[in-house]
Amino acid sequence: MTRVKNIQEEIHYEGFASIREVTFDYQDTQGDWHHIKREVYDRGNGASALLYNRERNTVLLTEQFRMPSFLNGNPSGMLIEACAGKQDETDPKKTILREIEEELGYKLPAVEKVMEVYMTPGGSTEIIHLYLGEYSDECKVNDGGGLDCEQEDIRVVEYAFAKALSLIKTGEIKDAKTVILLQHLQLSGIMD
Ligand SMILES: Nc1nc2c(ncn2[C@@H]2O[C@H](COP(=O)(O)OP(=O)(O)O[C@H]3O[C@H](CO)[C@@H](O)[C@H](O)[C@@H]3O)[C@@H](O)[C@H]2O)c(=O)[nH]1
Ligand SMILES: [Mg+2]
Repeated sequence: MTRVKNIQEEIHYEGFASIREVTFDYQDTQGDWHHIKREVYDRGNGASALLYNRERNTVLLTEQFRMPSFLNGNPSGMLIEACAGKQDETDPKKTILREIEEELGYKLPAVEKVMEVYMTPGGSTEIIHLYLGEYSDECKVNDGGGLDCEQEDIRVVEYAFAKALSLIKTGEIKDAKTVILLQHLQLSGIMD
């Protein structure tokens, strides 16, 4: 039996993303009902992939300006991130293969799904689908960097895997999906 009823949504803003005010009745674990109001940020879902090369013991990441991080304590606004994109297709695997080509310049034959995560479940609807993919020079098709028409200014950066892990400790990598993927790759033993 559902513990949520009488859901009413009011769109407060609709643009690239939307903000809805959602009111609903919620039954708590004691069985009591409460009338609750929540603001929900919706920019769709996303997909992200960490590319690794076992021979060179490297990973391929991006560096780009992220305004929200600049507004909240990141002096340069630059973030080191795994390749990622907004899910425009229904299949998140299609999204990530396209983003890998646009942002990193590699056409991969396959990626492996590792998990999906809600990044900010208290405020945002977004699920990000996470993948690992193996890259090699043979898969390189362009220089990456993202789409000019979307004003993307993305630098492709290759790090020794150990160096990338050390950047989590120093705080130079602090994007959640990237931390999860790097630690997942370490735990998987693929790079051992
Ligand atoms: N017009 C407009 N464009 C925007 C806005 N916000 C972002 N964009 C543009 O929309 C494009 C989105 O690029 P993607 O590569 O598809 O997405 P992303 O920004 O990398 O997002 C990925 O990472 C995010 C952060 O971890 C994730 O939140 C997201 O789901 C996705 O995985 C970029 O060109 C960006 O400049 C906006 O408010 N207005
Ligand atoms: Mg992106």
